[in-house]
Amino acid sequence: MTTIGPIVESDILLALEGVTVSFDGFKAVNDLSLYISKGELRVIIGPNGAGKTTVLDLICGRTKVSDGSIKFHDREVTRMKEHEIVRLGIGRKFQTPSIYEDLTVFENLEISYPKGRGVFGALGFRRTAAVIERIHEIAETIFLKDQLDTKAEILSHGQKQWLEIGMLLIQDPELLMLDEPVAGMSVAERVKTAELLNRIIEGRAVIVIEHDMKFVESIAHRVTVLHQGKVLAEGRMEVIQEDPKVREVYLGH
Ligand SMILES: Nc1ncnc2c1ncn2[C@@H]1O[C@H](COP(=O)(O)OP(=O)(O)OP(=O)(O)O)[C@@H](O)[C@H]1O
Repeated sequence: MTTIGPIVESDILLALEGVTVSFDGFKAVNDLSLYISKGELRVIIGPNGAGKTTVLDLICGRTKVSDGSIKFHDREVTRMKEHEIVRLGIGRKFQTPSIYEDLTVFENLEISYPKGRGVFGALGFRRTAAVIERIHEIAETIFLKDQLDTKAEILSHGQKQWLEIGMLLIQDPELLMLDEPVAGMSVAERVKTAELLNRIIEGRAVIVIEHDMKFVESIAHRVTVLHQGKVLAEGRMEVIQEDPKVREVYLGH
């Protein structure tokens, strides 16, 4: 496992400070501060209802903060629309894969290729050699290079999850957020997903919400434990696992 030292301020890609969100007076996230560095794979764990998914919803602009600041590269994103946040370089994968079942793996990746950039935006989308090369590169990364012509509907559950990760990767996000990526996967698929995440971390940051502790051990650089909308503990997995507070509310059960 990779271990990282203290966070260096200049490396911070995403900074949440004093973030609170209230739903009818109930604070699902309560004065939360969280800093994610470039090249970091952060896992957020915690009991049901701790506020994990809500934190991702806040970062991607799906839910608006009641109070506090969220900065990506020093740009305040709390008032931006979801699509503007995507364009800044924040990609989000939800629990259920949202792929196009009736399209092939190739077509699913092609449809996700960013069209607003460079000459493509001005001239309309074309299947150029560069696009095809990029699709092949991504397909290899997500273990689907031999399935490029396969319709997505006949992929296994795990392969569908990888395809959706590929659809995000092709947009080259600087921050990728994944909500329970290995839920429902076989043991072999979980091992390959850990390999995939360790492979894609270069040049970006990844935030993963996960309940599978074996998987968390195999990927996490640093773990944040949420409880009642607050950070209960944060640090390396070995330390977190021994923390009595964490054992009491989560791991000990
Ligand atoms: N849109 C909403 N309106 C009202 N309450 C909400 C809303 N979204 C989340 N909540 C509440 O906020 C709390 C935190 O929910 P959240 O889904 O973020 O938890 P979680 O840690 O992701 O849990 P799980 O592990 O079960 O997915 C829960 O009590 C939930 O019911």
